[in-house]
Amino acid sequence: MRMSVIGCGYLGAVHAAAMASIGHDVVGIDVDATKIASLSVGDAPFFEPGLQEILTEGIRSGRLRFTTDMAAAHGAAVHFIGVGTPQLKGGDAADLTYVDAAVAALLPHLSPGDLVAGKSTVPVGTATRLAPSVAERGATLVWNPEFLREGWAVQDTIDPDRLVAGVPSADGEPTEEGARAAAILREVYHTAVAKDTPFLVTDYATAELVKVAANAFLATKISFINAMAEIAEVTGADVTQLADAIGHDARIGRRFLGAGIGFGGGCLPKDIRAFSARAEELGRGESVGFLREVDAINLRRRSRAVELVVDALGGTVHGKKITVLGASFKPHSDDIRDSPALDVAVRLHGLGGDVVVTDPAALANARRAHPQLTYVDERDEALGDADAVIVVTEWDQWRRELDPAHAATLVRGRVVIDGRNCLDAAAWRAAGWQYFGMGRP
Ligand SMILES: NC(=O)C1=CN([C@@H]2O[C@H](COP(=O)(O)OP(=O)(O)OC[C@H]3O[C@@H](n4cnc5c(N)ncnc54)[C@H](O)[C@@H]3O)[C@@H](O)[C@H]2O)C=CC1
Ligand SMILES: O=C(O)[C@H]1O[C@H](OP(=O)(O)OP(=O)(O)OC[C@H]2O[C@@H](n3ccc(=O)[nH]c3=O)[C@H](O)[C@@H]2O)[C@H](O)[C@@H](O)[C@@H]1O
Repeated sequence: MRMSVIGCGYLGAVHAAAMASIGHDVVGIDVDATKIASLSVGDAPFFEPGLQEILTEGIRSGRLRFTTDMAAAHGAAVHFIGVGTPQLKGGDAADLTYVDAAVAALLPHLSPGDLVAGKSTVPVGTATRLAPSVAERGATLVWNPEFLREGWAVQDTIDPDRLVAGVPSADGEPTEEGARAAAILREVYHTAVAKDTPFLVTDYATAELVKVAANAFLATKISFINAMAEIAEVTGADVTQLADAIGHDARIGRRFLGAGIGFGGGCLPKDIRAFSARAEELGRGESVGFLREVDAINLRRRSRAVELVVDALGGTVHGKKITVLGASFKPHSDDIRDSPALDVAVRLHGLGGDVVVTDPAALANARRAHPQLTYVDERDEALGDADAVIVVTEWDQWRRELDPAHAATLVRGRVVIDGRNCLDAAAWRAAGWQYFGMGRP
């Protein structure tokens, strides 16, 4: 099937290449000429395991191409909207200018019978607002939210846990137009449908809310365990063992109970704030009031990590060398959007620390965003003469591959703050380190 993907960032580039990899004929369209130039020659403009391979194969096969020209969308049967919905500057709501601009630019190139499939995360009510302009062109709007995780984006796109299609509906049932739209989406995702992946057809509002509810729940789960870490810190408990113990309850589950410096990235932080703002617009602010606490708990973890470093160094970091292990917001990504790792690094630098950052993938992005910090590519060089080391992104290069005895030969002070509770505390202590976890004794 011929399709266009409007917006080729972290979501759209993967979506375009993945759709080509399952046999569709795809044109990726973006206003960012630099990004398009890179994608067009098969160079992934960001770090995402597996993307390079499917990008290269898509272009080689002729099924995948990229352009800045929106007219190239003409003739596609399905048009995916994957543009950004960042937090509004100075507010909490989602900035929909990119979505509105992308839809407006696409309209002249739609043909009757086309599908426009929104994938961006939007406030509930957006699809209902956009549908009439799409319908005027004889096309149908659906909302098809995306649940991929960065670092796992290719597999999550090709083999998702579930597919959700918000289609034109009346009295809780798809209209004839809605049923037709759902059938087309089943064809789009034919490989997942063939594997009996749950395919939920619903109305616009439910589809939009499913997405924000999923992210709100994930963020809440993380802040819950971080709240337990705050209690553990004053009771001598071990929050990682607590997470193991409650995680054995199938109703709770161990995943996303990782206490540490908390969540960041281009989505969870903005999505809980946008959800709160939208709920307040709807007069239901109190229904999701707890999300303000989720946000507050999350941000307190970053401050706590900085405090741990300052305390471990006797009350000041002034003139002390601090090696920061990690810059991306999570491993297997070069994304530094609202990265807790970089937030902590910048704060330590602001307190007078001589901060050296290393990361396997995100240094170029970090250097552009925070030129005031020092960046070193090689891990052991970054560790040289450190007075303290803080782990802020749990890359395997230190989580699994850094031997504490070896690290001890490189540093000036054997002080490690484990901002992701990912190190073996006993092993590091046995190697002579002062080990400080976050909610661990
Ligand atoms: N990054 C992720 O893991 C996921 C993101 N999402 C959602 O997907 C949306 C996109 O997120 P990302 O890909 O991370 O953002 P991004 O910022 O990496 O990519 C957005 C792209 O849209 C392009 N763009 C903006 N206006 C445009 C226009 N009028 N026409 C064509 N292209 C335009 C930008 O140049 C940029 O390349 C957001 O709503 C996000 O919440 C949803 C699930 C996963
Ligand atoms: O809407 C989105 O963009 C996506 O947001 C998240 O995916 P992502 O942001 O890529 O990364 P996660 O794996 O969810 O991690 C988010 C943040 O939470 C942190 N985290 C995660 C797990 C945990 O136990 N503790 C914890 O602090 C990570 O370090 C990271 O900073 C959701 O997991 C995806 O389903 C969703 O599609």
